[in-house]
Amino acid sequence: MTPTARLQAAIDLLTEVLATPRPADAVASAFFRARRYIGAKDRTDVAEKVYGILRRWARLHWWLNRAGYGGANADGTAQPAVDARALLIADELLTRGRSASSVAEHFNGGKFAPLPLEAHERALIQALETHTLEHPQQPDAVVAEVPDWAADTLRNALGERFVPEMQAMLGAAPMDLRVNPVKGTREQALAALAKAGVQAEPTKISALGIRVRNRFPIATLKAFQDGLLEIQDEGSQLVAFAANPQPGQQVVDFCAGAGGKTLAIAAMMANKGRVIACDVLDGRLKRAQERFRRAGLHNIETRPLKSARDPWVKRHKGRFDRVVVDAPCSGTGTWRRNPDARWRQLGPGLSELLPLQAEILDSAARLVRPGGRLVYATCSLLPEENQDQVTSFLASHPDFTLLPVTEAWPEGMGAPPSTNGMLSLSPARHDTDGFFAAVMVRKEAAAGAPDADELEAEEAGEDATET
Ligand SMILES: C[S@@+](CC[C@H](N)C(=O)[O-])C[C@H]1O[C@@H](n2cnc3c(N)ncnc32)[C@H](O)[C@@H]1O
Repeated sequence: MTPTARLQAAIDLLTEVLATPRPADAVASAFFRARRYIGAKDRTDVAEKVYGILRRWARLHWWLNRAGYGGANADGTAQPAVDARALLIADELLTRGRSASSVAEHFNGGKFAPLPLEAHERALIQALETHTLEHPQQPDAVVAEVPDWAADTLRNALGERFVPEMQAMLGAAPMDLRVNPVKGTREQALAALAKAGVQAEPTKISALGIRVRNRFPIATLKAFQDGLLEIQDEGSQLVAFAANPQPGQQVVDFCAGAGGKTLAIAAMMANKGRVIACDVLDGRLKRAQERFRRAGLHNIETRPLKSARDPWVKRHKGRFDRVVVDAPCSGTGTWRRNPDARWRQLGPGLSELLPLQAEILDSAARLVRPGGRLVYATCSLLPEENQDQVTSFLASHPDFTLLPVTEAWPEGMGAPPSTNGMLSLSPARHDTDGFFAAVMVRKEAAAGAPDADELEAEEAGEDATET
């Protein structure tokens, strides 16, 4: 492809991303699947242009607004809309340091080339041609690429670390792998990777993690196909360590989704005992089963739930040694992987998520046996979804106490970074996705004392003996 054709392909892809209410990576996969004629190098270049724009979104919009895009003129008429062409023009000039004439010459209307420039686009090129992406007047949330809905809470929570933490979120996430101990050791996995030409090293916190340093299609490796390796961010791997399930135990992964945590938990149990993978999306659980098979794990059952309060929960209350709640959340910790998630909220917002998280935690807690552990985790950096949920859960559930994550951790598996007894990871401090986990223990019941459910049922006039 010529540079001009690549530019047009990037305009086409970005236009689709902006018009499609699906995550950018899903739109990009479908885009390239439908254009198999685009070779690997061209594909990388086109994707990098588009992902770069998603990572520089707030700063590019700041410049475009300043240059008279996306608002209203003094006489009330609408300014030109910010579209894929305007974003690419701005990015080529401000980030890639292209000259005005070299940008303009791509827009020549030729075969596979962008259509000729409109008058307002020529004015845009003129307005931006001597500038670079950063400007001293940009507010900190623009510099840090943080959307309004998350800026205040993150600024309050992070204080002086707000801008550096958020800037650490701007790079691409590394590729991490988790070794499946049912299939082999980390040393064996590293040897298999080295043999295949993959540059890899052990991760710093997860004793089962491997960080890949060069681009490589990991899914083509025999070690991956044989189930020795799974793709999983180091932060996400640590949830299983926090749960520290033992072989032979009864465990529930309440929000199992695609099964990432389930796999790690079941493997730590060495295929002994039982993990029940629950989710309200049956399709996700069905897809996860293929991963369970590849990993050689036979101790997993799936259980679709109608809602957090599915009657199955009540029927199985007090039966499990470990209950893991990897709650639906804002995903603010995964912005490195999904840069568009900041700007295009495709799932529920915080006002829906916060009560849902509390409800899921409250319901799932019923499954924990006295002496058993409840693990609450999110891939969020927002205290409302993390520490605040744990604090309010503990306040309303006096039969649970916080177990410091350092005490919950398996022996011989290193030490987790701990903040007030909880695991709280961020890209700037740990070079992982933003991740949170807290472990709570259900107190052993005093002999003869009614449990919380029995009291609740008594109040509601129900028969609390139903199982
Ligand atoms: C963060 S994702 C889980 C990711 C998964 N644990 C993994 O590691 O691949 C949250 C999951 O919670 C599920 N969920 C949403 N509402 C739920 C509810 N009321 N009860 C159980 N699961 C729920 C979603 O379908 C989603 O799969």
